[in-house]
Amino acid sequence: MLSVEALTVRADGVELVREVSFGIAPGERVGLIGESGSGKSLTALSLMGLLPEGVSATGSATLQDQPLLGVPDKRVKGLRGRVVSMVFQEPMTALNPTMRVGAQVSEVMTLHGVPRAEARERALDLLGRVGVEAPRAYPHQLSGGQRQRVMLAIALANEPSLLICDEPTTALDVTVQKQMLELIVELAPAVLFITHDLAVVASVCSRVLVMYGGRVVESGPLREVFTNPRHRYTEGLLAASKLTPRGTRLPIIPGAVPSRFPSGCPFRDRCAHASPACESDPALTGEGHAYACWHPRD
Ligand SMILES: Nc1ncnc2c1ncn2[C@@H]1O[C@H](COP(=O)(O)OP(=O)(O)OP(=O)(O)O)[C@@H](O)[C@H]1O
Repeated sequence: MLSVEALTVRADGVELVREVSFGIAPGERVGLIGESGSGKSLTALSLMGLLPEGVSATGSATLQDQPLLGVPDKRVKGLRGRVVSMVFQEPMTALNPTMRVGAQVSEVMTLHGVPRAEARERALDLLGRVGVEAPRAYPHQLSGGQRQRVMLAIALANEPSLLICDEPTTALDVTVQKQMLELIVELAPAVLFITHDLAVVASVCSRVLVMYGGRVVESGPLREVFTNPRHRYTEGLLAASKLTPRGTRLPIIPGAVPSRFPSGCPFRDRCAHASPACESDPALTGEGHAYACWHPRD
């Protein structure tokens, strides 16, 4: 559905993203991980037609056979929000502080031609689905987590085929983060999920791309990449993450909520609870494990 070929992003003749190629199938959730400055955001912004001034992209990117690169601004604007949309880390800067959140959700629909009354009704429904029961609130009256839910509602309002998430939960506390990730999994169509948090990737994605120095250095099914990393950089990322090495004994927290994994626990063979039970038995589920299968280091 999304096909990116040899995407290269330059500023002042310097290549910031180099020859990046990947695809996303309908319904697929793909993680894009890598250290700060590796080119994740620029990759996403290229697909959205939102590169900063002085930065340009070459290569090709098509979404449902519609080109996203090298097309006139007006055409990209028509696709943005309707075919592909994005949720950013900081909702306060993306929301209009002077407008009620319900009106902000319906506005993105009317901008794409939905009649006002229908847009209002759909906005209420969508806000309800993301758990925001205050459509007449202004952004500053909501918590950070609620504002991010409003952003998700705005991003999904025109039923895009692809949702790009750039660190959408980094600023949220763990419980709120978990709820937000569950909503993304439940409501979004296909997802490109950018983060440097491997545990978050594990809870959302079934496939992962690893970027380093502007290139994709490794990619594959989540479980394969995380349990058998081929690139030294990926090994380093795993070692530095909260994932524990094979065989570490985990604290057991009785009564914790069972995990939800898109393609089975990706760390089963690193995990002391190396049995299917660790995915289904609440009594065996550690706190971190409960949502992301990350095993706290004791
Ligand atoms: N407007 C710009 N002009 C010049 N260089 C830029 C610009 N924006 C980003 N860069 C550079 O491009 C590289 C990739 O940046 P990018 O924001 O894509 O990284 P990232 O992987 O998303 O990092 P982070 O996780 O910190 O958001 C970095 O070296 C950054 O300094």
